[in-house]
Amino acid sequence: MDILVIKCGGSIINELSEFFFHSIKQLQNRGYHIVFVHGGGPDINSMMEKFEIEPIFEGGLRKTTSEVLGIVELMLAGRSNRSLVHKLEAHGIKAVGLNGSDGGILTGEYIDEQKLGAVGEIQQVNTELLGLLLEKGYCPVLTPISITGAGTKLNVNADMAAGSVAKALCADMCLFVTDVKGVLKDEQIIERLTEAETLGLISDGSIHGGMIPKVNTALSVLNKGVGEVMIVSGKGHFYEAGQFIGTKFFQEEGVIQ
Ligand SMILES: Nc1ncnc2c1ncn2[C@@H]1O[C@H](COP(=O)(O)OP(=O)(O)O)[C@@H](O)[C@H]1O
Ligand SMILES: CC(=O)N[C@@H](CCC(=O)OP(=O)(O)O)C(=O)O
Repeated sequence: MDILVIKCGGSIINELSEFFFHSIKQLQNRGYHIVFVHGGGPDINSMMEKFEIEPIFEGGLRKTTSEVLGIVELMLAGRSNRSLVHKLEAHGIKAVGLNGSDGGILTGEYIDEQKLGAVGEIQQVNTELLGLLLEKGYCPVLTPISITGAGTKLNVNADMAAGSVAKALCADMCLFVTDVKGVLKDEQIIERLTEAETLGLISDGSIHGGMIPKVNTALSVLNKGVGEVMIVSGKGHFYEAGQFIGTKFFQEEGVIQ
């Protein structure tokens, strides 16, 4: 089975274009089975504002008290997930929305409870349920919320959750859909990036903010059983005439994977 994992960023989830859904349909017609993992950072921030709680990020990860975790789950499972599933269904794409913690799909552990609160990293992905849905032609749509062995929910960065799902499924491809065309330098898209080049762009500040967890995850899934990794835009076509449009990552210069 050709599997594609698509991470849909919170930056774009409420503004996905008709071209985006057209690209998805084309990929399904080409035989890809698709798993979605989504974020929802901006929606979480606006709800926190309503509760008058200031968002705090450490290294790109949201400090998650139990009160914040309630808001994170409310927005990811109750809003972002519902909205993405609804839009997919409206475009004729069969989709089933799930909290990542449902059925133990995403099990995780605390990263640093003292510093970050209920923020986790994925330890294991239960691929059985995902496989059943894919076989029947449904696209699973997952929030990045995971659960510990003891049954505690954890907030996981959605880029990292998508990378873990792609690795566990040995996906043919992992795509990070965001609000820019790919990794940019001087406003120009960089179409191919090696690991060394990417690390250079982080250290010179060309890659910053929310792009950092995305490129780090992209590099971490390369050569871990995932065929191809790209960052693409949800604003236009990201797949047209058999070609993907965006930034593609390579392990080493000159090596075509
Ligand atoms: N070199 C770069 N190229 C493109 N975008 C970058 C770069 N460095 C930082 N960014 C920022 O990263 C943002 C995408 O990350 P983020 O907002 O976290 O998206 P998402 O919600 O899709 O995960 C872009 O909108 C841009 O502001
Ligand atoms: C631990 C952590 O930071 N979790 C993220 C989960 C959502 C996310 O990653 O959404 P984006 O894709 O929009 O960034 C958060 O609370 O914002």
